Amino acid sequence: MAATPRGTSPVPPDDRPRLTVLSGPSGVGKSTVVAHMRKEHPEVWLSVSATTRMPRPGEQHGVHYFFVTDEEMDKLIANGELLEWAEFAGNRYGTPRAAVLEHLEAGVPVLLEIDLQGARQVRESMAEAQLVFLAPPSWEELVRRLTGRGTESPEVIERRLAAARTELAAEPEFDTTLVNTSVEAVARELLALMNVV
Ligand SMILES: Nc1ncnc2c1ncn2[C@@H]1O[C@H](COP(=O)(O)OP(=O)(O)OP(=O)(O)O)[C@@H](O)[C@H]1O
Ligand SMILES: Nc1nc2c(ncn2[C@@H]2O[C@H](COP(=O)(O)O)[C@@H](O)[C@H]2O)c(=O)[nH]1
Repeated sequence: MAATPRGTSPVPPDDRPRLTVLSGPSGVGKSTVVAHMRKEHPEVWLSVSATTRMPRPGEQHGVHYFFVTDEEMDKLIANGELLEWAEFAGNRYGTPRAAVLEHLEAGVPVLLEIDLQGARQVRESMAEAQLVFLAPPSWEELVRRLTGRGTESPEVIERRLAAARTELAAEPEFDTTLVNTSVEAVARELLALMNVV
């Protein structure tokens, strides 16, 4: 499915890359799409978030997340080191501010993969950011993907699905919606939105 542009965020006056935010319900396929996209276009810089969540098998500190304690997260927040942060399904997540600003200044296309609450905060602080919503082909498919991933307990899956209902209802707040039917197609559309291809 083609991208649905709404064009509500202002475009920067020159051809500097815009900050792009990718959001969507847990399990819709954000990480899968981004990994696919960056395999061929490693020049897209993906922000590494801080989180209080425990690492899943195979996740590496500094690569997938900066895994921090509650106390460390408290400090990052208190020191204003996060561009945005949110509590999601029982854990806290936040985007380190300095690295994002440095990459944007250097003209590098920057991507954040964050939840709805974080996307709203970025919209407030950086009006030129483009907000992209990744939607599932159907509710049933979302449940299948989240459950099929096998990384969360049934209780956590329930919490994430409850959040998903709120996130799906907020889709009109985003500049563009992409439906994740095909990872390859969505990756291509995202690259085009970021002016990378
Ligand atoms: N287009 C697709 N078709 C079928 N399965 C997909 C598709 N995209 C992703 N998946 C599968 O869906 C599951 C969830 O994907 P992924 O972990 O990328 O989601 P996510 O949105 O990053 O989730 P979270 O927000 O919880 O981190 C994975 O098992 C992945 O392989
Ligand atoms: N507001 C933020 N949300 C973030 C950030 N990093 C990740 N996320 C989102 O959290 C949920 C759960 O992620 P998971 O890795 O535990 O499955 C998902 O929607 C992520 O996009 C962040 O820095 N800020």
